Amino acid sequence: MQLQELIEQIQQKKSMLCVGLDVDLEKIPKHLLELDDPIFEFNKAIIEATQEYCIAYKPNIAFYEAYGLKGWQALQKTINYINEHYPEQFTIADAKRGDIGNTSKMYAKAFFEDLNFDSVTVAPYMGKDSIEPFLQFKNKHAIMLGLTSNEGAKDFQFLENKGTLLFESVLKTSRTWVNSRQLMYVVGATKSSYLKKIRQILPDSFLLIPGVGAQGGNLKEVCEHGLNSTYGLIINSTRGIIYASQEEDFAIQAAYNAKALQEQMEPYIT
Ligand SMILES: O=C(O)c1cc(=O)[nH]c(=O)n1[C@@H]1O[C@H](COP(=O)(O)O)[C@@H](O)[C@H]1O
Repeated sequence: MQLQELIEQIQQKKSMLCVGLDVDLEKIPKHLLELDDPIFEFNKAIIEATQEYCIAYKPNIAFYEAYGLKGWQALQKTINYINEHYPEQFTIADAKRGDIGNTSKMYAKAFFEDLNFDSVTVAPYMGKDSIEPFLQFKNKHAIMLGLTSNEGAKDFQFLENKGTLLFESVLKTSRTWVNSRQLMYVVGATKSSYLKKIRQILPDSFLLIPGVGAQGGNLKEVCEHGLNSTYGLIINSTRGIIYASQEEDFAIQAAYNAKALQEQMEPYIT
C-alpha cells in the first residue's frame, strides 16, 4: 500500500486505530470452539464488527505459530479475507523478524509475497543488513522497534553513550539505510513522554503505537506529542477490543470499544 492511501483512509474514517488480532483459544467465546476453524471465525467476526472504525489490522504471528499448521492456515485465511473484502485496510504482520541478510530476505518474501501483508515488524539488533532486505519490496513497509512499551525496554534502550540514548542512535542510524523511507517505527504508548524527542529525529515517519488500553498508555498524550503533518500515527489496541466480552456478544462489544477509541481520536484529525 502507498502511504498516501493510508493517509486518505485516516482522513476519511477520522481514525488512526489499528486492531490487534492476537487470538488465544483460551480467551475466545466457548461457542466458537465447536466450529472447524475457531481462530478464523473469531477474526472474521471481529473484522466485520470493527472495520468501519479502524484503518489497520495487526495479527501477532506468535498467536498463530502457537497452534502449528492450523494456526498458520488461520493466519492465511485472515489476511486473505482482509485483502479481499477490505483492501483499504493497512495490514501488519507483527513478527519482529531480523537476521543475516540472506535470511531476512526469506522472511520478507514470506510476509510480503506469500501472505501479502503491507508491512512486517522487525527488530534492529542485527543492524543495517538485517533490515535492508525488508525495504526492497515496492509499496511494502518494515516497522522497526524503536522504543518499546514493555518494562524491559529500560535494560538496553536507555543505555547512554556521550549524551545519546541507545534507542535514539538506532533511530538516527536507520535513516541512513537504503530505502529508509519505507521504514516505520514502533514506539510504545507507555513511553509517550519521549514522543517529542522522537519526532525531532523522525519528523515524517509513521509510528506504530501499541500499549493503549491493557498496558495503560495514554491516548491523549500520544496524539498531542506524536502527530505530524500527515498524522503519522497508527495506534494499536488488542485485548481492550477483541476480548471486550468473552460471551456471544463479543463482536458487538469489540465494535463498541473500537468506536470509543475512534471517537477519542476524531478531534485530532482535521
Ligand atoms: O510491535 C508491537 O506491536 C509491540 C511492540 C511493543 O513495544 N509493545 C507491544 O505491546 N507490541 C505488541 O502490541 C500488542 C499489544 O497488545 P495489547 O496490550 O493487548 O493492546 C501485542 O501484540 C504486542 O506484542
